[in-house]
Amino acid sequence: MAITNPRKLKSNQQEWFHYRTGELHVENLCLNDIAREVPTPFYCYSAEAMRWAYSILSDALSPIGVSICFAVKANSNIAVLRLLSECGCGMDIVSAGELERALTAGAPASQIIFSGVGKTRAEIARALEAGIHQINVESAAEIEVVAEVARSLGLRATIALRVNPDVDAKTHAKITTATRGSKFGIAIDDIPELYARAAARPELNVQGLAVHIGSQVQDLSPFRRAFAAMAALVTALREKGLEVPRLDLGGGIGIAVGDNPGPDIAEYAAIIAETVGNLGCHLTVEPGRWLVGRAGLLVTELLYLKDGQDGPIAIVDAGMNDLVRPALYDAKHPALPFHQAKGAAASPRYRIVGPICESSDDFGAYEGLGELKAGTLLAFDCAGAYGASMASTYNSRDLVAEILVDGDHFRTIRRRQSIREMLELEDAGDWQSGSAPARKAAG
Ligand SMILES: Cc1ncc(COP(=O)(O)O)c(C=O)c1O
Ligand SMILES: N[C@@H](CCCC[NH3+])C(=O)O
Repeated sequence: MAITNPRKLKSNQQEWFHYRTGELHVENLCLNDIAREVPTPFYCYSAEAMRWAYSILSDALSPIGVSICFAVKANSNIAVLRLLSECGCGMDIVSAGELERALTAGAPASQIIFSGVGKTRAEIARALEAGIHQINVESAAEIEVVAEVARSLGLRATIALRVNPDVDAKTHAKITTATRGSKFGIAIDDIPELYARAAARPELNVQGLAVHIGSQVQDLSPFRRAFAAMAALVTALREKGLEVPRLDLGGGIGIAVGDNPGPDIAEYAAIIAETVGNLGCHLTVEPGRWLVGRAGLLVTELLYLKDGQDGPIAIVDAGMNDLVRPALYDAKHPALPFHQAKGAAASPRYRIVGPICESSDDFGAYEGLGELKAGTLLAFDCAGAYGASMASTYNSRDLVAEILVDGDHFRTIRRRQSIREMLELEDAGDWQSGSAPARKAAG
């Protein structure tokens, strides 16, 4: 069976986000009831959708011995991290801040991988002291720094080298990470020499290789090419007498959005088994979007309608500071009306835009939403990944609340610092004396 849509219950095919008597529901709750309690805009997540996505991936990958580490950057909310950690999921972090979040959420340090191209000495030290599973190192210079920091702490750093295999993930250029010239990873041809050098250092425990080709990958063939290249590299390293016990295959598996059916998880698992399944390596993947992307909505209210050159423009209260993906990657997040309207298909084509003073604050053109008017509530779909975690306070707007629905209940899982609170902090800094060199006395 093709498994493409992490939003159906196994038993009764009910969707997590669905219409009941014409009204949009999240699990067992009507979104209208939530919106009466929580001011818009807000993110709304389904706990069951996240648990379900984890179970689908884990059911497909654990029989072939693959561990899962959630890419925290996709959704760093502590409640979300705790939920996934309770499912047995490890964490893939890219900063000391994400490390603190993962540990606070209860993730064991032994299940944490540290990725990222620009780790600071302080971040590396914190990760080593916490005793995390592995640091994925991305350059020759970083190998040196990790070794120095480990020596200074009297510790041995467990590392993997991140490989750039020069494979095009066939996704948006801005989320492609493994083509030649990318800032990520170490060119595959440079790996054998660097691996041997690193393995000879007493401060380093070199455990293997990592790769991550890009994000929202729909066509699975780039994964096959990248993983096959990794298998050949593992074999070549072993032929030189080097040990390669671990292989981290990165994240990137895409989700279904709109009419696009999304990749098939069973096929993804088969590609892993066929390419790297027989190497005897401990395998890990680092999905972010697949675990949470379809589990979240961004709820917004229509503020104003105005006539545009190509039809009506609907101005909503959510903007690119809340959900930057349309502005950054031309991403289209389907819009779900709170009320299913009769004859909606014949309704006008609206361009939906946010309130931010940027022309790129534009969610795109939408059809079939019914007649919109001021006060209409809508939800942007597939906003659980890289939504709240990429939000900013641009235009001095508060960061919006995040709500988690679990069955019949919901709770606010992040009501973030308001602009008023930030103002108090910003205003509190004292002047310090500088250390400018003293001027020579004249004469
Ligand atoms: C190193 C690494 N691992 C994992 C991920 C997660 O990617 P995705 O959310 O597409 O699964 C990313 C982000 O692209 C990444 O840079
Ligand atoms: N932020 C991107 C994904 C890139 C993830 C980090 N490498 C998105 O929203 O699609």
